Amino acid sequence: MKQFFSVKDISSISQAVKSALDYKQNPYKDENLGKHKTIGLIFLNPSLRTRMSTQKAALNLGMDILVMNMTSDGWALETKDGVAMTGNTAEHIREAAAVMGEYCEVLGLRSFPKLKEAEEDYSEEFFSKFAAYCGKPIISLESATLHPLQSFTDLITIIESFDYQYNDLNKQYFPFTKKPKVVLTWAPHTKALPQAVPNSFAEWMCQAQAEGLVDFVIAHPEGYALKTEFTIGANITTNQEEALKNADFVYVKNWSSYEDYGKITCTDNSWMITSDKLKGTNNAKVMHCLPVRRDVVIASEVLDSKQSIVIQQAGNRVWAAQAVLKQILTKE
Ligand SMILES: NCCC[C@H](NC(=O)CCC(=O)O)C(=O)O
Ligand SMILES: NC(=O)OP(=O)(O)O
Repeated sequence: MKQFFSVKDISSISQAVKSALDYKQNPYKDENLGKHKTIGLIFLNPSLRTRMSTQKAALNLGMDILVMNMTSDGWALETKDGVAMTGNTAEHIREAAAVMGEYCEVLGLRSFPKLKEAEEDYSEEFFSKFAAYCGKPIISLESATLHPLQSFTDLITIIESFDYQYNDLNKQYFPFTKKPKVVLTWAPHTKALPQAVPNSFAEWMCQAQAEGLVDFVIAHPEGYALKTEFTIGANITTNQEEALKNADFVYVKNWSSYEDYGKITCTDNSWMITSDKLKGTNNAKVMHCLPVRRDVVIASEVLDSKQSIVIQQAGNRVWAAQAVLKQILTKE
């Protein structure tokens, strides 16, 4: 693997999950795989989980790690070509990325969207240019439109929390008794947030559904449809109560509108996930990528209940990152 940007970069989601869960059982089984190899983690935005779990994964593989927080510690980067740099940007992405490529065998990059122009964010200009100019394998640590390490983790968490078996012959997981119903539901928030997490979760769940692993439903208010390329095959509704009926997993996330790009067009707080709302579910497990605003997105009573698996989910970030790094280091 040379790039981990989307589910399309994984040849088998089942085998990737198996590899991650093997690391969870035995974190140090490849402790020398990354010896004398350096990963550079480049952040243009804040991070707790992605930063720490990817460092932990790299440490488990014996790698060296450099972390760079560009906005506080680096030079402001220019991305446009053919302009005289007379403004606030001190360094061009061409030089900056190429230099980081000199220091590292693998790079990870976090670059959130600006949420001003859909076309600009969805072109993924920053990620693509960085990938091209650094000349090294690159892992998305959440780009403008996708968060693949998160969604890979989410699939791992669903598979380990439900009745799945792994068939060694065809190297595929399969649901032993029935497929779980997985519901992605929009929830309220005070800020306009990216669509990266829901786009990515939808992309991975649509792939899982196509492989017979889950039934996938998305619930959101009018005006919050995700870009259709990420939701092919999903059952989409604006009726949250209907969607939650018999759900086995409820994945909660706010996102800003794609249609009215980057705007908050719904402030209906009744979309918050409460214990009452979970009554119609199949004692569903509740998931969120974190950070989560308590009693805005999800009620505290839910986050503090046994139904919440958000901490287990965040813990699994290590094994997702380790499985991805393995594929990069072994050039699988
Ligand atoms: N990396 C996980 C999610 C990051 C981001 N959340 C946030 O920015 C929350 C900010 C706040 O609550 O102020 C998002 O939704 O895409
Ligand atoms: N879920 C997630 O990516 O968390 P951080 O933004 O803290 O890395």
